[in-house]
Amino acid sequence: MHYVSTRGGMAPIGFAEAVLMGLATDGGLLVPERIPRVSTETLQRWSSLRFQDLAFELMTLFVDGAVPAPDLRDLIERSYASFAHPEVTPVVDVAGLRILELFHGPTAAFKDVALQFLGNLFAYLLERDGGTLNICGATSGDTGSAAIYGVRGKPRISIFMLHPKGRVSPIQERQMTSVLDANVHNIAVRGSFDDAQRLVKELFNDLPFKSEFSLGAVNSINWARILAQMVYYVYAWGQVSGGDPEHGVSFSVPTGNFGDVFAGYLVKQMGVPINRLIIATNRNDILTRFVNTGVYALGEVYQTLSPAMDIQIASNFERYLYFLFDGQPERVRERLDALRRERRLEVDASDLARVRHDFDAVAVSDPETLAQIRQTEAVSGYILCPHTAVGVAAGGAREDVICLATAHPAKFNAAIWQAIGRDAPLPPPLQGLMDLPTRCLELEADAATLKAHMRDTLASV
Ligand SMILES: Cc1ncc(COP(=O)(O)O)c(C=O)c1O
Ligand SMILES: N[C@@H](CCOP(=O)(O)O)C(=O)O
Repeated sequence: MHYVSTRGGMAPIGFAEAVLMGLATDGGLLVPERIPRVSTETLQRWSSLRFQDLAFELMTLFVDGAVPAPDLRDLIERSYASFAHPEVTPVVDVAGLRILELFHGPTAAFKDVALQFLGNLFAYLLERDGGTLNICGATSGDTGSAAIYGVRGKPRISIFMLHPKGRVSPIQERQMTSVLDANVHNIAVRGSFDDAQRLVKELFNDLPFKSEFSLGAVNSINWARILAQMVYYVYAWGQVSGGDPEHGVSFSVPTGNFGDVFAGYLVKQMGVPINRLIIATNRNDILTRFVNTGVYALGEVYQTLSPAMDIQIASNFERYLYFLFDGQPERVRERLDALRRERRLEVDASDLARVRHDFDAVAVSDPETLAQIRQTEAVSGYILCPHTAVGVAAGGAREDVICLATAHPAKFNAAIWQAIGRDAPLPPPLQGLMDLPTRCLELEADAATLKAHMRDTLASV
């Protein structure tokens, strides 16, 4: 299996190179050259596998020998050993509503599913093939702590993690800034998540800088993130359907950077019986407007009660355009040029029909989010995190739906308090964080300043 750029300006590369490269050298995103279809028999067999064994089988199709099978198995087993639930990502019944709990990892958010694996994969590849990696990432709260946890203290790796100052929850901030390992560097950027993400892309697009400092990516621009996230869609389908190929399910997915729901889209393309993928957004509804009108138009970023989704520029949308346009990079480039020039891009009626063949989209306001948390708690005692509540409000009424629970509610207790007048109890990974010492630097949202900081920091170690 080879990987190509969505913008077509690169020769195909293998899995290991794609993982270490992060962003393609032409500024595009790396995608597999084809999506393998799986047979009904394979799906039936997969449906009874434990999570780790399913991960091995699914990933093998895309890793394609770049990591020998015993090593891949070992990486997977070690990555999910830190999860608190034996099923890793269980599907639970909440008063008739199916919830796919993705928050049993060490930082209590769905990012752990991919980032504990990616941290171990980076360490494995660097140890095997030599070299060092300086990770540069942007976070609206959850990617940061999961990535930091995944690589803290690991030899050959440093991490520079940018979060928008004052726009992540207090616990999320502490989860990152209380990690004092010498290879962890937290930066609070004066601006929004989009500013932080733009800075990261600017650094990756400065190819001499990228190569001099061996930059690595932990955001969902890294293909391995998407790959690891594909596993739980198949696992959840298997749990609910018992492997019956006639038993289709839909997924409601709280969406910001389009990474999570894009993983679901790929799984659907592989032949897993998925009826609808519901894109659930908060007031930052650029993706919902796209599905409903065919126009992807940038606006301003609003702060909401589901802050991890306060995003305008959904980085994986480019990967989706590539597949929507049947792998024609010139069409992707043409639309991205329009987006740069006019702050909007549009797809034609036939493409929009294809979008709607796979996706529904619903935007959920803060009052609706609070009402959903309140209502679910009232009927079941179960507390939804505000992002999960957006997904439940958007898709929970469908009979075939599985709602993705993307974070533990205690990460967002200000919103939980507003909804139900009490906090969600802190699970073990979140206890005691507010008493720990912290380290974090504040910087302007400026690429030159960030580069200088990385240069100085790396020169001093
Ligand atoms: C809790 C939570 N829910 C949902 C999302 C949105 O996921 P994605 O950016 O992959 O669409 C995020 C951030 O990515 C998140 O942290
Ligand atoms: N919501 C995310 C934003 C970054 O998204 P990613 O999936 O591209 O890493 C976060 O929690 O940081």
